[in-house]
Amino acid sequence: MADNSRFDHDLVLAHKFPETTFTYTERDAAVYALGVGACGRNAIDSDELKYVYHENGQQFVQVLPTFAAIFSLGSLTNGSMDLPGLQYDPRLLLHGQQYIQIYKPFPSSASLINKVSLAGLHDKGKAAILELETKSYEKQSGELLCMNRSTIYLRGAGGFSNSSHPYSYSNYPVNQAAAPKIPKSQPFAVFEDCTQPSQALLYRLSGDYNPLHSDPMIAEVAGFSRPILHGLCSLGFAVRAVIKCICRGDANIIKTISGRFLLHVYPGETLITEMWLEGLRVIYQAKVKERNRAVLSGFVDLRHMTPSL
Ligand SMILES: CCCCCCCCCCCCC/C=C/C(=O)SCCNC(=O)CCNC(=O)[C@H](O)C(C)(C)COP(=O)(O)OP(=O)(O)OC[C@H]1O[C@@H](n2cnc3c(N)ncnc32)[C@H](O)[C@@H]1OP(=O)(O)O
Repeated sequence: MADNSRFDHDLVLAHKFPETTFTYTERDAAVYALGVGACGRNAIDSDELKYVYHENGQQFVQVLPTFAAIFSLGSLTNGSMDLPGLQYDPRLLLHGQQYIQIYKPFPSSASLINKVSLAGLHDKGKAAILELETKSYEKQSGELLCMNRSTIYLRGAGGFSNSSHPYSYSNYPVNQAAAPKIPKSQPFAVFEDCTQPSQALLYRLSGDYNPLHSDPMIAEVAGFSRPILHGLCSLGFAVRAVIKCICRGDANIIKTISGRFLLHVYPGETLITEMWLEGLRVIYQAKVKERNRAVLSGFVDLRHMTPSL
């Protein structure tokens, strides 16, 4: 548990995050797409090649909707993992959940302004949960492109509540965080995809250089037998499965993405994504085939259904 004398929830809540700028190019979008497995099984798959290559030039490559999560990464830490009032061991940090709202398709390159705020802070006893919200605006037009809410699970940092009620603060509607109930029925679609042993080494080039994903010694301190995959990389695999099987390749119909990381994934493991349709909501669950364990679950909300479904 955290040293209560150094964990001050009022101080954490009062923190004002500085505005940051994030610029990406077509190359960043393509490296990201490869990092989440696009074209990993088939280099000429027309549903996926468009995220990596375009015959008329790189400025025409499309951008995967989960790339949104990359916009906020640098702005959350802004070069430092410290937050006044927050006491935790960064080696025990895990990504708990990601919630993304997309307002318009992303250009192949852009300069963005990120505005970060604290959306939640919870004492779970054995852990503290921190929720950070980032709104990303296109610098040139001032238009809001997307919103990310990242839930960070800080193992060993709980137990900071001053009263008998565990401390819990959040500033957004409950239904946005709720984990979906996985239906008992047969899934509408199932998609199997192998991550590569080098997957995390490739994915980290998109901006998450946490050594938990590359350094065997750090992974061991964190309680894993070897480096684990970034949660957002697994999310990228699962949402690619939804784009392929439900959106019929048209990622622009995705409005909202939500995912909860249930268990770590080791690079090289096979992900099986099961999908169920409930109106315009796709409920999904990803399992690791080798261990037959659910590792990720969530939902994807669509703007409209694909005509062929
Ligand atoms: C300037 C700011 C600095 C500080 C902030 C830094 C920001 C850093 C930004 C960068 C973030 C990205 C870093 C990326 C890291 C990774 O990618 S790590 C890899 C991906 N993640 C994982 O592999 C985690 C997989 N999940 C698990 O291992 C487990 O689910 C868990 C998270 C360890 C929790 O398991 P357990 O301890 O057994 O929890 P429970 O006992 O079941 O539940 C306790 C309560 O916690 C709630 N909860 C459980 N899991 C989650 C979750 N994934 N997300 C959110 N909340 C969770 C659960 O509901 C319980 O609450 P109550 O129901 O209220 O009791």
